[in-house]
Amino acid sequence: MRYHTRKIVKPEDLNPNETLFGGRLLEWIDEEAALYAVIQLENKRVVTKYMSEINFVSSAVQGDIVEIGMDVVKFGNSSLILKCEVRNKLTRKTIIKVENITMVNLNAEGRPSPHGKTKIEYVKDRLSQN
Ligand SMILES: CC(=O)SCCNC(=O)CCNC(=O)[C@H](O)C(C)(C)COP(=O)(O)OP(=O)(O)OC[C@H]1O[C@@H](n2cnc3c(N)ncnc32)[C@H](O)[C@@H]1OP(=O)(O)O
Repeated sequence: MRYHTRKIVKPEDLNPNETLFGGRLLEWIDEEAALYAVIQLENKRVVTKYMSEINFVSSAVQGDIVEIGMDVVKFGNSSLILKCEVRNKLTRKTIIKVENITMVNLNAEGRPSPHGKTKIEYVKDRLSQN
């Protein structure tokens, strides 16, 4: 799993228990999954179709630095199935795991469309091929 984005937990990210609000964490995960899928599929028209059971393993508090990891579970026909782990950057303690985030590649009409991808690609390799 590669950890791409880091976030610092700010006062506005806290719930009444003064730990990281679950909804904020899910927002960060959804954005990260969308970014990951847009880059992998080379298409901005990608939407979240499905997110599996989420498991809040531990919490984070104000000032914690968290990092968001993504990995590919499967390249489907129009779908890209991802899994995600968010952990504390400094202690490596897991905060949340999501085993299946299904993103769907759309065409200009907003319908599912084959993306033609079969493996993870890196932007630097794409650029060196030009
Ligand atoms: C980044 C964001 O937050 S986006 C905003 C939130 N998301 C949305 O608004 C999406 C709203 N949903 C939709 O527009 C539609 O459901 C669509 C276009 C995504 C999919 O439409 P469907 O008619 O279900 O498409 P279809 O049945 O052809 O399936 C498309 C793919 O999704 C997969 N899929 C469909 N339903 C599910 C499901 N419940 N769980 C997991 N995968 C699913 C299919 O297996 C298929 O994958 P494949 O092509 O790799 O085999």
